[in-house]
Amino acid sequence: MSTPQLVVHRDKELMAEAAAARLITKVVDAQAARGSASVVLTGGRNGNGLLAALGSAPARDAIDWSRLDLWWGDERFLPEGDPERNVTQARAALLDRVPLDPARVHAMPASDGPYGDVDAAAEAYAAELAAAAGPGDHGGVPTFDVLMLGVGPDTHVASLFPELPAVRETERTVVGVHGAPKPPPVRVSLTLPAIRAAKEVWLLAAGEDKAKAAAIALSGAGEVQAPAAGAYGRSRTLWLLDAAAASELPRSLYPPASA
Ligand SMILES: O=C1O[C@H](COP(=O)(O)O)[C@@H](O)[C@H](O)[C@H]1O
Repeated sequence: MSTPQLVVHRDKELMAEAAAARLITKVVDAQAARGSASVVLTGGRNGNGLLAALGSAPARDAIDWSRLDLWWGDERFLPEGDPERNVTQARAALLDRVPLDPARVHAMPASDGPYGDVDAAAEAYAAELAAAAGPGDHGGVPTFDVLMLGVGPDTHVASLFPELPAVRETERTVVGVHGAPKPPPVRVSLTLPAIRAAKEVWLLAAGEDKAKAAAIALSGAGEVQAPAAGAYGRSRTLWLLDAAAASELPRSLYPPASA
């Protein structure tokens, strides 16, 4: 487990631009070292903001887009192309405008796909992850260089909501989620064990409505009550916040440079 590090930016636009710049560096370094990079995308406003900023970043084409594997932390279980699907939003924000290898874009299954229900869809995604994992990888998933998570106002990350069974999962890497309090109620999500297999986990929180969630998750809450508290990476856990989302953090947590 890595101790969370915090970076607080002036506002959500700057946070998205800085996170995009940080992601470019990570991906370029991983591609230089291993030939490819693997990134897990998040849905939500902050995740899509980061993708849009990445699209406008001057250095965006330092990334070799054809050698980038993209996975998702969660998905709303809706028909292909539904505007509420995380992959649809990611395509609109950036993915349709960069030369990705379609075989490396690992979208989670849609509700009108080949799987009968969300649990079968989750199993299929777990199998896809397991097939991509090599002998040196951890926990039945490939090595994710960076796994990003938008933090919900209720402290949810991916589709792991407080107190629901999915956040208690200790064996499976992907689960079907039923009864999510945020629509739509049926979703597919990576579990905490899969998230914790990532090298780096970045939690994105911008906006006043994230302030309580950040304060709770970073103040020692349990992961069942505050799923964001259970999201950490093997070598790094980074909270990327804007000033509004950081406004309720205990002073002791506030990064020295921002104090
Ligand atoms: O529903 C979801 O919400 C969270 C957070 O979204 P936000 O709009 O409040 O930032 C997101 O992380 C998750 O991927 C998504 O499915």
